[in-house]
Amino acid sequence: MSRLMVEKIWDAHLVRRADGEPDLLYVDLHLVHEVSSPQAFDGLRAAGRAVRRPDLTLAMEDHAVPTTGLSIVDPMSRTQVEALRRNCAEFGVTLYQVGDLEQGIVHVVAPQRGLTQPGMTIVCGDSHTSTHGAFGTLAFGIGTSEVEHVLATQTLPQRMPRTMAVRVGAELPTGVTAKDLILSVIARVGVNGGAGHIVEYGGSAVRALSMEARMTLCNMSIEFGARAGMVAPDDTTFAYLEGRPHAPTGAAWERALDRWRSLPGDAGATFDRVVDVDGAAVTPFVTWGTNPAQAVPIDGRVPAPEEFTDPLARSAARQALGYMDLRAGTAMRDIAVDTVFVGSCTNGRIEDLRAAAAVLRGRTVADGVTMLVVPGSMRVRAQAEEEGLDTVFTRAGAQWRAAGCSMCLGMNPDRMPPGARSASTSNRNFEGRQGPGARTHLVSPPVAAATAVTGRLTAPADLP
Ligand SMILES: CC(C)[C@H](C(=O)O)[C@@H](O)C(=O)O
Ligand code: SF4
Repeated sequence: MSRLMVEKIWDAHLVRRADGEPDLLYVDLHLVHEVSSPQAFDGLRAAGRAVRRPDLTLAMEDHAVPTTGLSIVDPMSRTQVEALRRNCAEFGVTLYQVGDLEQGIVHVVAPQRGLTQPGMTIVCGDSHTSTHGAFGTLAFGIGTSEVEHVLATQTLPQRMPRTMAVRVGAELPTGVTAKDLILSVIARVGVNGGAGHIVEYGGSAVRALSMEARMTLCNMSIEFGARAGMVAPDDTTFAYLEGRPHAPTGAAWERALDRWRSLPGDAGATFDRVVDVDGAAVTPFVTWGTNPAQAVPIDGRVPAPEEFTDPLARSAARQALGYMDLRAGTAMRDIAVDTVFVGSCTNGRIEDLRAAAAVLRGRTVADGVTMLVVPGSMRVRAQAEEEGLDTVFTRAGAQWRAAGCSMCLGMNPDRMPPGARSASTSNRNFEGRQGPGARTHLVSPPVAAATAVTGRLTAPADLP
């Protein structure tokens, strides 16, 4: 029978199947961070259990850590990070701590180290685990009680979601990024457009994307409700992986390649739903509202609530305009920001920093604008410094920080004050996401950099 890629991976990880019950799947890699793990370890301790496979478990400090130094002042953050340190020591789990060269956002570190490989199952108590799907990996976020289950058994009960294909034909125009593509897809299908589905991205425009861009795409699958996002592995995937610290070598590499080449879905295997996108028609996209689907091309204007026929969308738009303090009909390019954030597991990889630096080189950040550039991992930071990108940023007047989730969410000192407005390369523009009362416009790294230069939402092509 012809199978989709996700079905092949699912079948290969099946531990137990029984009528009327979810399947029990084996987990190849379990990533852990300070926010969603404390109760899971507590549960384990209370039950007198060990971590079943500490060698397949990797922990990271990312959400709560400061990006300006080692000491954690906020008591809540400190408690979370100290609990993780104690738990990892007690249960024998490797932990990358703030200050280590290996530390960073889990979804940036694992791919970069070659830990994320095609055909694997990866879980983490974090919704953006979908990022790893870029490698042809079945990767999804789980809740804290599931974290405990995986710690104890290295397995997870799961029901097979429905399947959805997002096929992007042609190629993205020059200067248009995977971030623009995914924002345009979410705007089209809506925040629940992928609910209950595992999405596979394909088509010529996706095949042409780098691994980093594919990660950006898969990262935001969760923002339209999908359980996971995937891209079939190909030569781009293999070239990215080859030589990374955890990638197989020698004969094992050849065997892995054979296995990985058999992963893409069979001809004749069908998806429950297919969305076709014309890659050539995608333009830089920016959000105006408080969910990622409330987005328009940067050439567009803030819509009026009356433009939405669906009553729920209309009231959501009205509420969003209020929170965002925007007037319908305002050109997106006329929206002034005071903060620019380049970073996060969506856009904190080396290519993202290069793209932002390319726009900023020889230019300066506008007066009154604070720009933070936060590498997704300490290795990304080191590489950027080797390439001199840090100098481009600091000369332009931006702040060059250490790795972490930072301003992607208000769980650490990188918080915006109430009423402040950002252009942000992160993935969520929810009310209060970057600090209580703070307003977020989601953008790509090049748009973030161009916006920093003018102080208004700007595409690089607009700059003189
Ligand atoms: C804190 C964590 C559980 C959360 C998530 O699940 O995604 C965070 O990473 C986020 O991006 O909102
Ligand atoms: S960078 Fe943002 S989206 Fe990614 S894991 Fe951290 S908080 Fe979540």
